[in-house]
Amino acid sequence: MTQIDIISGFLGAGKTTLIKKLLQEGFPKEKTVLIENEFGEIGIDGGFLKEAGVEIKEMNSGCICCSLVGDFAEALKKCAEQFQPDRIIIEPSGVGKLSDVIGAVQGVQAETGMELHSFTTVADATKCKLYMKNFGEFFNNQIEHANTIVLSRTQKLSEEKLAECLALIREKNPKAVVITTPWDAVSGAQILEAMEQKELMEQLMKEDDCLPHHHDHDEECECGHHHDHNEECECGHHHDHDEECECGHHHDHDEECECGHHHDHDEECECGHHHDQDEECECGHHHDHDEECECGHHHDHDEECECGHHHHHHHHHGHDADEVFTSWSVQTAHVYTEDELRQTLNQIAEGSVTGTVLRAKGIVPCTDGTWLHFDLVPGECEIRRGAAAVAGMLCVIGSQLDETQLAGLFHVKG
Ligand SMILES: Nc1nc2c(ncn2[C@@H]2O[C@H](COP(=O)(O)OP(=O)(O)OP(=O)(O)O)[C@@H](O)[C@H]2O)c(=O)[nH]1
Repeated sequence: MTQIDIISGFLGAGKTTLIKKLLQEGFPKEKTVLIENEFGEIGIDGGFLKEAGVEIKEMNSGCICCSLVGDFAEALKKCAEQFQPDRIIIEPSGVGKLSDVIGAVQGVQAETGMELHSFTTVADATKCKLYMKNFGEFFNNQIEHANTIVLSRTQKLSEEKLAECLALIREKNPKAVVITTPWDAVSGAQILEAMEQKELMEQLMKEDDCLPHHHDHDEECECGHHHDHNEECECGHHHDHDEECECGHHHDHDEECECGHHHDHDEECECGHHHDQDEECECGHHHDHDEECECGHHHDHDEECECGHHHHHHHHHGHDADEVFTSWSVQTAHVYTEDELRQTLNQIAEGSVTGTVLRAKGIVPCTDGTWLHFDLVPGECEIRRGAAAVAGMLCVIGSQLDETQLAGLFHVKG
């Protein structure tokens, strides 16, 4: 039976890099098809993976869980018939909600005879806090619904900062297996094993660190330790009986639900989240206390949200990616010097353009006859020499972008 793995993650997290690693070191002998759903209209990653001999199906004219849902089922079926793969990897757009993608796959599982095998989220450890704060509706959803979370760029963080990031992740998802080792130090096979052996990993984590443990002030913890309410725990943390622990969990002296979330004493929704009766939930959704739509989500029936967007009743919770993010994708005939391109990217990476640039990537011709491939996330950019593309192309994704300014910076005419 073909198995389906979803590899999600925010813009520039490292999804494609992880997929490459898994293909080379995790399941090199399996027949794999990759379905990519990019937010920008131009598929730029495809080329790299085609070199690795993988069949790629790009679905870039919408979102697989919304406008492409019918096409998505069709694409899955076609893949199965045409290639009879062992595995289909789905790489949703960086601003896709993992819960929606899981829902879309589950919806077509029966008719395609495939099995949803794992749902992994790649998260940039250096930007967790920033993304949770500014783009939590999308970022948190990807964290909350993953069964494995692979942190990227952990080699750039101090032990303290990594612990801080882990705590933020644990607060959103206490159950997932979280991989914190820099990718150079682990093989794709090890990552795959973690993605597939959740129970074993959970067991190991219980033995090894205190993060997933609940510390009541008077009971034996399920980890087998006793945590008094006034002493330093042997894990090195102090666990007061009424505060948020620095591990990101709230350790109340009264209760913790077995789902791992903390629920205030008034209500619990069947979806497993806690919803105060009138607030925006920290999951980014707004949950009114009166109705629930048959899709299982709650939707206000016709109001303008405070954020200024109108949320239609028929639609799934919160915002669509295209209400929050914009993408500017162009083909260009401009031939760049490496210095010129670096200068443009540095200006963008340092935030000196209008709006927020979250991601830029492209393949453009260079004056020396080679081709330049570039990748940019906030604060970081990389230029490599690589294969020629059929045309120069570039894509910038962010919010409130000034396209005229971007066109000027990239020397794109018209
Ligand atoms: N140093 C370092 N760089 C990384 C790591 N993971 C990803 N990168 C770099 O980050 C950039 C983005 O990586 P991708 O794998 O393309 O990210 P993505 O999640 O597929 O990005 P989208 O195209 O936005 O969906 C590339 O330049 C990678 O080389 C990591 O763990 N360490």
